[in-house]
Amino acid sequence: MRHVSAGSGNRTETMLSVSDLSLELATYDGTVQVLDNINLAVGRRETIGVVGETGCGKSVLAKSVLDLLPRAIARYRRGSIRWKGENLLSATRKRLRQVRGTEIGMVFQDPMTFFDPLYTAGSYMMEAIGHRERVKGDGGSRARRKAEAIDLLGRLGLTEPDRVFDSYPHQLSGGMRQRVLIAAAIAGSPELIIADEPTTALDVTVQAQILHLLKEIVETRDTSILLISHDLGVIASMCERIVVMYAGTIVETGTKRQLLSRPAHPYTIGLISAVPRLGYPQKQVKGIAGHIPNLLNPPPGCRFAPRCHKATALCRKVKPELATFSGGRQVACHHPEPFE
Ligand SMILES: Nc1ncnc2c1ncn2[C@@H]1O[C@H](COP(=O)(O)OP(=O)(O)OP(=O)(O)O)[C@@H](O)[C@H]1O
Ligand code: NI
Repeated sequence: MRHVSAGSGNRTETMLSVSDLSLELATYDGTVQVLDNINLAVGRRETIGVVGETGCGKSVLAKSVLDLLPRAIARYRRGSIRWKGENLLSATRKRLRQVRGTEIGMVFQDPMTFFDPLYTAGSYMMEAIGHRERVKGDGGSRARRKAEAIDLLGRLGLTEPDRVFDSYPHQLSGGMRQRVLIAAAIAGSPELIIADEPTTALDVTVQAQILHLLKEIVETRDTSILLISHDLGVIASMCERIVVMYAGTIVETGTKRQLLSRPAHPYTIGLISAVPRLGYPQKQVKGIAGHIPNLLNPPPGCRFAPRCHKATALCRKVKPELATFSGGRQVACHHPEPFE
C-alpha cells in the first residue's frame, strides 16, 4: 500500500518524517503494543498537531524520536524516523545528543524528568544558549547570554525572571518549571520543537501567551513544531494540519478545515463534539463513552470498535488501513462519515 504521511506533502521541505513506526514496551504485565504503524511528516516552518486522549501514545511517540524512552522497556522498534533524511532509529547515542537541543528541542510533559535538582533554571538556559552559540558561531559574553535568558523568561510570562533565573527546580511551581523548559528549548534555536502538552499545566491566560510566543517563533525563525496535546482546542488554534491518534494508531489526518468541518472518523467526531466551542453541529454525540483499550491485548480489528456506535462485525475483525483521499485527508475506518 502507498503510504502518504500526514504533514507537509509536497508543499515544503520535509524536516521530520516518521514512517511505519511501531513500538512495543516491555512492562511488568507483559508487552504493550503502544505505537502501531505511525506515519507522519513535519515540513519546514510547519506546526503540526497530534491529538488524542490520555494513554493513546502521544508522549511515547514524542520520546521515541530522540530515543528517550528507557532502553530496558522500549522494544521492537520497527519503521523509520528520518530527520532531514538521516534515520534516527539507527543513530548513535552521541549523534542523538548532538541533534537534541540545537536541531530538535524537546518540551517534556513532565518537566521534573528533565531537571536535575542541583542546577538552577538559569544554568539550563545558559547551557542551551551556549550550546547554540558553539554550533552557530554567534558567541557573546556571559552577560549577554544572561540578558537573553532573562528576556526570554519574561516573554514567557514569568513576572520575576531574575529570580526564576537563580532558582532551583524545587523552588518553582509546576507551571513555572514548564515555562523554563519551554524557554530552554526555544533558547537553543532548534529547527524543530517537539512540544508535549506544553501548556496543559498552565492557566488559560498564560497558555494563550505561550501559544502566541510559539507562533511568533515559527514566523520569525526557521522553526517547525510538533505539538502534542489532548486538547483539540489548543491544537486547532495552532495547527494547519492535525493528526488524530487513538490507542497507538492514527485514525484520521487532514487540514484543520477538513477535520473540524467534515470529520470522517467516529472518534474524531467524538473528540470535536466534546469541545463545544469548536461548534460542530452534531447533536447526538457528546464526547465518547468508555475508555481506551488495554494495549496489552488490543482488539484484533479496529482499536476503536469497542467504543464505536457504528462498529460492525467487519470492524471487530479486520483492522482498517489508513487510506488517503483527495485533498490529502487520511482516514482509517470501515464506515467513515461522508466527507468529500
Ligand atoms: N515507562 C513506561 N512503562 C510502561 N508503560 C508505559 C511507559 N510509558 C508509557 N507507557 C504506556 O504507554 C501507553 C501510552 O502512554 P503515553 O504516555 O504515550 O500516553 P499519552 O497519549 O501521552 O497520554 P497523556 O495524555 O496522559 O499524556 C500507556 O498505555 C502507558 O501506560
Ligand atoms: Ni503524554
